[in-house]
Amino acid sequence: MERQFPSLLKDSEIAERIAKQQSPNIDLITSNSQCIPTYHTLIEQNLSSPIQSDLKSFVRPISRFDQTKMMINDFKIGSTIGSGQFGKVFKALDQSNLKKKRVVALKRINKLKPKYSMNQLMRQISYWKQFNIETDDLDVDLITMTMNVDRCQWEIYLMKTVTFANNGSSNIVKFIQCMDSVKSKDIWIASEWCNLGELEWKRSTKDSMLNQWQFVLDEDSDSVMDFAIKAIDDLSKGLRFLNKVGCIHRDIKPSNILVDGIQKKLKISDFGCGLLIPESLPFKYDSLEKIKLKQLEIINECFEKELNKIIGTPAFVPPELCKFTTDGTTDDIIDNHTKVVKDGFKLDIWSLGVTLFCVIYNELPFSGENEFDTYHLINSQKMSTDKRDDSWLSRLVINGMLEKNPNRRVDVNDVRDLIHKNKIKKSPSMNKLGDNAKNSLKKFWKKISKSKSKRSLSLDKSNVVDDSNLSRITSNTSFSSGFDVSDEPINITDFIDSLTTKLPASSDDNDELNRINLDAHDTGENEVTTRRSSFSTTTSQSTPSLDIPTPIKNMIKIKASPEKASIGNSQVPTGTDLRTGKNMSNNSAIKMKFSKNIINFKNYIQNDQDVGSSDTIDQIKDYLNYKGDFT
Ligand SMILES: Nc1ncnc2c1ncn2[C@@H]1O[C@H](COP(=O)(O)OP(=O)(O)OP(=O)(O)O)[C@@H](O)[C@H]1O
Repeated sequence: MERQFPSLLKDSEIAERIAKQQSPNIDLITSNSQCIPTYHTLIEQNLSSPIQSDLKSFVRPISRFDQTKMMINDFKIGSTIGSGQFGKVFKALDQSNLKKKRVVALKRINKLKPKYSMNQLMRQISYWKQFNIETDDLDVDLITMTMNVDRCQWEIYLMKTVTFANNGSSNIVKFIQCMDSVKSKDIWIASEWCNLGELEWKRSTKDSMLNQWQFVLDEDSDSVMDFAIKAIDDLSKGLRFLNKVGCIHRDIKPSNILVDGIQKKLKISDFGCGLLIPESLPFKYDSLEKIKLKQLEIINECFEKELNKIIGTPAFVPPELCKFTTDGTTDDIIDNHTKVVKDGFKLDIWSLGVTLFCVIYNELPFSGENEFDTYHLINSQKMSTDKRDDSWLSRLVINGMLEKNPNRRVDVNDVRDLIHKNKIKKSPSMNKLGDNAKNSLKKFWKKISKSKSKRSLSLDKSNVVDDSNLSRITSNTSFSSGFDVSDEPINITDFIDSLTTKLPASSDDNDELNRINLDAHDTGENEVTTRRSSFSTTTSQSTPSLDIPTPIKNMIKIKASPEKASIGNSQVPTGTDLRTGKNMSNNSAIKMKFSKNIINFKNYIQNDQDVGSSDTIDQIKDYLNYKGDFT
C-alpha cells in the first residue's frame, strides 16, 4: 500500500486514535497530574475540530502535477524568492482564474522539518499516552510529521484569520490557500506576493536612502524620515488591525515585514509565533456556567503563561520578557507593574519601536555581543541622548514605543493618534535641506521612479497579468514586478519528490537536512527547537565543563542561541544575523560574537569582562533557569 503522510486534510493517525478514546476535555486534563495544560495543548485538545473545519475550505487537495509545465494544481511555479528554515518560497502564477492570472508567493514546507531530538519525541509520545492511545507502532518520521503538520495548522489558521476577519487589512500579507495531500511530503501555502521582499534597513550612512524605500514613497518624499513615517503609518495600521482581531504577532522585526512596491505598502507577515487572545479563540465553552467559568480560568491562565515566554528574536524582545529572578518569575525590582506581561499587544509595540529605530538610526537600539548581553542592555541601558531629536517621530519611537515600562508604553491607538496629528507636517529633514538640494534630489528620484514605474505598469495594481504581457515583463532587477518562469526554475527532481511517497527526502531537502545535521555536529547537539511551546524543550548532548543544571545546558547549545533561531522557535535560517534575524547573505552582517562561542561557560565568564560586573554566574544561571522554565 502507498505510504500516507499526515495531512492538513485529514485527522492525523494519532488524532484518530485519540478520538476513539474518551473525548478529552479541560477537566480531564487538569485532573491528570501528569499533564499541565498549556496554551497550545489546550488548542490541540479542545479546539482542533473548529480549527480544522474552519480551515477546510482553504486547504485544497493536490490533484494535479505536471512535471514539464512546472504546475501544481493551478499554480505555475517560477523562481525561488527566498528560503526559510522549513522550506523554500517561490514566485508562482495563479492561473485558477484565466482572466485574472496573478503572481503569488508559494511557500513549500517540508513536513519532516524540523527534526526533533529523541527527548522531544519522547515528550510528545508521553503527552499522547495520557489519552491511553497505542503509540508503540509509531515511527519517528510519523511522529515528526504529525508534530509539524499541527504546527503548520496553527500558523495557517492564524494567517487565514488575519486575512479574512473584519475584511482583512492591506498592511497584513494576505493568505490565499494551501495545498496538501496524504501523498505529499510537503505543504504548499500561497499568499500574496510582495515584489520588494523583506524590509531592508542597513545602509552605508544613517541619512542615505535605500532604493527599496524610494519605491514605496510618493514622488515628493525622499528622506529617511519620510520613509520612517511611511513605515510607522503602514505598520501601526497593521498592528491596530491585529489588535482588533485579537492577534499578537510576537515576532515583529524587519525580516517579517514585506514590502510591496506595486501597492506601495509595508505588510506584516509570518505568524509562526502568533497567539490569539482567549476571547478570539474558536473555543466552545460548556453550557454549564460553573464548568464554563473553570474553562475560562484555565484558558486565561495558560494564555498568560504563554505570553510571559521569551519568544521572538533577541534584539526585538521587550524588557518585560527578559527580566528574570531566581524564582523563575519576571523581575519586580525595577517596577512592580512590570511583574507579569498582561498586555500582549504592548510586546508588538516594543518590537515595532526597535524596527523603526533601525530604520531611522541605521543601528539597533540595544545590541550586545551575544544574547545575554543583549537582554541585559534591553533591561538596563538608557537610550543615549544623541539619539533624541525634536522630531515627533523620534520622540514617539524613543519615548513612547521604546518605553521600558509596558504600562507607560504607548499603545497602538496612541500611535495612530499621534500619526494622525503629525502626518501633515513636513519631515524635519526635508525642512533642513536647502531648496536647490531638495529640487535636485526630487528630480533624481523622480527619474528613477519613472523608469521603475514603467516596469511596474506591466502589472496592474493587483498583480494581475495576462499572457500577452507576461512575456514582456523583465526580471533583471531585484525590483522587478514580473513573473518569469525561466529565472532560476525549481529543481524538477525536487518537485517530483514532493509528490512521491518515498522517504527520505529529495536531494535538495537532503542538502538542507545535511546542513542542519552538520550544524548540529559542529556544536555537539542534534536538534532544533520549534516555535511551539509544547515542542520546544530541548536537550544537549554536549557536556559543558561547568557543572550546571539541565536548563542551562539547554541554553548553551547552538540551536537555542539566536545565531540560529529566534527564541522559542526555529525559524531563522543558517546565516541569519544573531541580533536582527536578517539573512546575512543579503545584508551586511554585523560582526559579533555568538552565543555558540560560549559553550564553555566558565571560560566565557572568566575571560569576557564585557559582560558587565553584575553578570555573575549566578545571575546567568537565574536567567537560564528562567528560560528553561518557560520554554
Ligand atoms: N509573500 C511573499 N512575498 C515576497 N517574498 C516573500 C514572501 N514570503 C516570503 N518571501 C521571501 O522568502 C523569504 C523566506 O520566507 P519564509 O517565510 O519562508 O521565511 P522565514 O521568515 O524565515 O520563515 P520560516 O522560519 O517560517 O521558514 C522571506 O524572507 C522573503 O524574502
